[in-house]
Amino acid sequence: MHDADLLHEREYVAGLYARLDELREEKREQLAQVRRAGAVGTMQNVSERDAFAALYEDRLAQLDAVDDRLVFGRLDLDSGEAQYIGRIGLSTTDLQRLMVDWRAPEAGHFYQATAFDRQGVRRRRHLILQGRDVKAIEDDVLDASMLTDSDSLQGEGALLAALNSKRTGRMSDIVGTIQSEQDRIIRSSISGALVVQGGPGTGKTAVALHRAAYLLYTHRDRLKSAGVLLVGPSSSFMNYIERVLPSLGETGVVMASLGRLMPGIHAVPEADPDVAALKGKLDMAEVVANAVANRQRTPAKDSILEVDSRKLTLTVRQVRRARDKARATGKPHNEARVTFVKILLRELTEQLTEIVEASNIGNNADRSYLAEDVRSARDVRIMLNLCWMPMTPEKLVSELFSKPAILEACTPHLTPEQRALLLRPADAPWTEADVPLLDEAAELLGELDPAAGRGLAQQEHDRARDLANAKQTLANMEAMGVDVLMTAEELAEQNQEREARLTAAERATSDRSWAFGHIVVDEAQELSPMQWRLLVRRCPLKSFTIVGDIAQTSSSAGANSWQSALAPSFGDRWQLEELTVNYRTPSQIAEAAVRMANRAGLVVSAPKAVREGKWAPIVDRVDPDGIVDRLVAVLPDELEALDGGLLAVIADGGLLPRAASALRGIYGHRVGSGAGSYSQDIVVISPREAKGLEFDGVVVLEPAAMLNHEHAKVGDLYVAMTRPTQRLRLIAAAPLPAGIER
Ligand SMILES: Nc1ncnc2c1ncn2[C@@H]1O[C@H](COP(=O)(O)OP(=O)(O)OP(=O)(O)O)[C@@H](O)[C@H]1O
Repeated sequence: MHDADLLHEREYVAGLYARLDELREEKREQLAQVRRAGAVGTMQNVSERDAFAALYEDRLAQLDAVDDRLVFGRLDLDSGEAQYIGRIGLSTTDLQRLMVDWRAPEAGHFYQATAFDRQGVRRRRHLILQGRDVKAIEDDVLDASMLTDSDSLQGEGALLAALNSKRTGRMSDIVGTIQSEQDRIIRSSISGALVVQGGPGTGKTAVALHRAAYLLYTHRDRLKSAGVLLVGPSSSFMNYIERVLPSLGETGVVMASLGRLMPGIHAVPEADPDVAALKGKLDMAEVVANAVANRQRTPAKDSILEVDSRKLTLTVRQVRRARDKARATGKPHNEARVTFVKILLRELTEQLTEIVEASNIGNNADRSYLAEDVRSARDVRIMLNLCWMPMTPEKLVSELFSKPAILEACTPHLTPEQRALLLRPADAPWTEADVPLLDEAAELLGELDPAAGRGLAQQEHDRARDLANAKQTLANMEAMGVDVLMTAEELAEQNQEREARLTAAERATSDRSWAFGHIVVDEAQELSPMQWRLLVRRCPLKSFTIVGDIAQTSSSAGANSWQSALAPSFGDRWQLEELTVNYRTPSQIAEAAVRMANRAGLVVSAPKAVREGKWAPIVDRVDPDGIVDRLVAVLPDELEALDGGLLAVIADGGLLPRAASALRGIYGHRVGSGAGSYSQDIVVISPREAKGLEFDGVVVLEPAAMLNHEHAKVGDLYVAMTRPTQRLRLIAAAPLPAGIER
């Protein structure tokens, strides 16, 4: 490395940080100004200032979030220009560009240019930062004429340095080292459904997150108001990835695990795989529809209803006709009920009017008074509810699974054994497999109070109002002498964006009918057909990024092929891209996992590992009751080899709690579950929980058990074996599954 070059880069990078600090200071000052102005003023101004302050706070948070590795690349172009690539765009006060946002089209060359296809790039330089200082530079010289004798690659490449670094229990971004096959996917078109298939460790999650950031940057107009939803398999996975988008300068993505897709419901995993499989099937949509129809009943015989001590008759025929008319409106159950009730109330009022007029010959009865009598009569209310009960999704689904008679009536296609699987107490907690059924029910039931339904027109109206408010805010702030340094349009635009972003996030948790502009689904192979149905409802444009690995499916309701998983929702309108390089697992370990999977009959895509790794998988054979003892015995060695890295013990069934309690007895609070954290460097988890996560070292307990139990999927052991970035150890009492050892 040339000292002069390094010195130059240090100076330049120091200048970038100085500019970042300046911008921060500017925002801080604006915020202080707004707050000072807040000491006086009317109520309306106070709320305007709050909105303003929140806007500056957001900007500040964004500028803070990009501090770490602010800049990571430089391109030297044929034009002689040098272009720095970083997390955000930066310019001087007189608008000279200092750094290009990695998502800008011209930054694409940083990831795509090769010696064969230079794209106008003579040299690509990686800047490796430590804190705010440039620790090293690494050049790819693409134009041979730039090579000099002293040019050579020094030190570890930026990519290998990133891959060899210790895991922290939280995923970090890869923006400085995105590889060209990944970049192509990140930058591909927003329209339609894009499926990204790739073996373990190929960067699918990383690509999905960077794509979300890229789409928000590139299609801000389209996405700012609708928002982007990112769906992952579990809350521990969501914790694992939660820091990546903010570090890319994006906070506008709504993240939800599969159990959190229905507002107000916090679902637990479905414990029984057979139940999950049954509830995930598409014919459950029919079952929910049956359950709704089941609440639109016709009485067996005509009924006598007492209204004001007069007797009215409600005939079966009347109920049936009103029901048919209400159904013909095509509205959801609760909204169509309005029609049903209106028809019958009118007919009953007519009947009552006739009776009253017959007994008061010559006098016209007061109709409005009679209508109220009918409406409020107890008999009438009970009867109307019996025939067409207003329903919440929770009540409908809860009764469907807790009342044997309803379940039987709604599931003519199921066997008694299958029904027995579905039956559960009314107070059982909601499970992830229930969520799509609740959503289906909500769709068919509609708003309980139809007036509360806010249509698209209302949303548009609200947005226009917010925009006008933002403009007014600006005018008022300026009138108060606050120096806002923005045009009215810019401010209005940004306030609206912030509003919209908050709205999208808030709506996602409070309004089921919110339509997102794009949805990114990770570990998508786990989704059941019913879960797909729900997600497509959340994005009617069907603009999706779907990432996963069919070979890693472990859910009994999950997919065996993308074709079969996607056909019901997308037909053949989806495009497949593949990732082919494994960045996580060293080849010695990855190859053992692939051999095992192949010998067990699982077809896996076997990506090429970029590193060989220091250690081959280690196998310990023990007596049947010696597994946990051996784990305890070898753990100090493992921890020492990992030198402060993160270790996962992956086990299934009864071994899991035994291992956890043995290790807690020795290591106390260092032992955690889920993704792990800075304070917990040992985690004990099941293969399902390990999905999508990674650790420096992994110890798998009794690998054969992950293949042999009733609901085992080869994918489980395959997932477990492909989690480590450095070391894999297997402790086995039963014979080792074929292929692990050569
Ligand atoms: N271009 C890259 N530069 C640096 N690190 C990378 C790159 N691509 C992937 N990685 C790293 O490789 C590891 C695996 O990535 P990721 O978790 O996205 O893979 P995945 O395909 O989702 O894996 P799995 O299917 O096993 O969950 C992560 O640590 C990620 O940061």
